[in-house]
Amino acid sequence: MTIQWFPGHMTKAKREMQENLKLVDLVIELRDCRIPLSSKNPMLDEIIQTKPRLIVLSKKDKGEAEITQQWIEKLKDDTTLVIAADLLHDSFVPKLTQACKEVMKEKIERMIRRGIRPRAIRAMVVGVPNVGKSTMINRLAGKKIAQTADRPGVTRSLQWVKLNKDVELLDTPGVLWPKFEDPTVGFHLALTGAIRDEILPKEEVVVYALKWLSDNEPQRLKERYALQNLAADPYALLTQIAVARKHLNKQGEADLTRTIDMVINEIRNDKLGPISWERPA
Ligand SMILES: Nc1nc2c(ncn2[C@@H]2O[C@H](COP(=O)(O)OP(=O)(O)OP(=O)(O)O)[C@@H](O)[C@H]2O)c(=O)[nH]1
Repeated sequence: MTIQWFPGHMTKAKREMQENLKLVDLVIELRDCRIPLSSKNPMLDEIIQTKPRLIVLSKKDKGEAEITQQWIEKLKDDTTLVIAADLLHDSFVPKLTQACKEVMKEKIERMIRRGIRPRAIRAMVVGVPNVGKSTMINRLAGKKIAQTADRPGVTRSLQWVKLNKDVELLDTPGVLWPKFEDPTVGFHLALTGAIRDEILPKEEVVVYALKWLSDNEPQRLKERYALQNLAADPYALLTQIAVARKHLNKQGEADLTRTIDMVINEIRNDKLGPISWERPA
């Protein structure tokens, strides 16, 4: 499997992000709640270093509530707070404001002790493509403003989205590519629609998904495709699904290409229910 990671592109994105980081007190890192490990950029820690961080697990509506809650507990530490949100529907200004203040609590108290009146907390949103950065900024701004930062040659003056007197967000999110030398990371990104279909063979993605579902959520597969038993071999299982859905060619043989497309679309559109592909150990 050959996957490009565009090192040149990353260097530029990293440099721009480092410039913007100087302007903010806090980083809001978005990760997909279904794949909080695979949707983490491995360079981010190095880039933001000790800057306080709030992790927002996005697409809460598409993940399993219990697992997301477990991730919230698992990922938080002394300097990092974690919250989850359905960025399309939740009205999360109060929750986000509260979380930002909580992360910055010590610094704010220190300023007050020194007699400095704290100004609004300035934050920037960062995350891998498709994780919900623009959606979040646009919802918080109440209008469409966020553009992705990865377009070459687009230089804009920076603007701040004022949430309230306590928090302001930089209107330009920081985009960092996921790194997927580990094939599982690539499969997770593909199953959640985070990378284009051309990047990984759909067949490999579906084989991975069927094996994972057979091991972890067999009942969902049985119910969705009206199967009594699940074949152990993923291709035999695909054939079972093809037959159940009457995906047959003129010779009456299973049309696996059609079935592969159907399964991947059904997974992405939550037809098998919300699925958290990564679960805390
Ligand atoms: N169901 C659901 N969909 C979401 C949520 N947040 C974002 N989306 C959808 O995810 C897709 C990607 O969202 P964007 O806001 O464009 O993501 P981005 O991180 O700005 O992506 P890039 O511009 O590629 O960097 C869009 O179709 C959104 O509608 C969420 O919380 N729940």
